[in-house]
Amino acid sequence: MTYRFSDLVTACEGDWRTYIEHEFVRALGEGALEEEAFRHYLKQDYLFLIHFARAYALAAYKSRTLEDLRQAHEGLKAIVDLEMGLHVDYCREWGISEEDLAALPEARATMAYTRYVLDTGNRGDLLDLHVALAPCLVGYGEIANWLNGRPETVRGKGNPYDAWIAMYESDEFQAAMRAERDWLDARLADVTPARFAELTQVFRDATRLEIDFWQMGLDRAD
Ligand SMILES: Cc1ncc(C[n+]2csc(CCO)c2C)c(N)n1
Repeated sequence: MTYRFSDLVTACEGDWRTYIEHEFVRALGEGALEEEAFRHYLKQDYLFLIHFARAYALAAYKSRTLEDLRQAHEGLKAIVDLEMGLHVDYCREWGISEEDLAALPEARATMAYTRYVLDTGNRGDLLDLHVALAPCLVGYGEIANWLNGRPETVRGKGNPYDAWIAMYESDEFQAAMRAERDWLDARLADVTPARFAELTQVFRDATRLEIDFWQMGLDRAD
């Protein structure tokens, strides 16, 4: 028996669909999401991204090969040098200043998710860490594709969240998502059933924490 990334999704199908098709996602696609819910999400996502960069640094530390070390380094550079800047610019367009971001209190859902990922990587190996990151890396690409396949989704000027969808449907992002899936397919191919069961638990936990992150936005929870 060899495993692949899609087996993780199949093992957690209910939670995965709840994450991908969450009410926050549907409303965003329809252009009907409350703006304050989106702002709350964007602000917490700034904190999320900072911890996500730390997870790439942990991936570097956990690497056994130069290839894995380079991959982690590229991820860390992309987020610190590029994506954080883009996120700050995007927040400004939504009326959130850099000072607002610097002073943000961290919501419990942000704390739970990010620290779970870091703890999973600390406790386990590079594969555990990548599986904990997979709902984030693969999920957002799948969300953009799911939204584009829905007749209710509004694209273009009629949807204030159009740029958000555009970012995750982009060729660049979709290629990064495929690269992550390929990496996971290669590493999962030779795990034992007992190891696969452990990794399924990690994947399910991280997927459920993504669900909580959407819900935090909807509820403006702190
Ligand atoms: C809660 C939450 N989950 C996933 C993402 C998506 N995401 C964050 S970093 C990254 C990879 C960039 O190198 C991706 C796809 C998000 N923004 N917020």
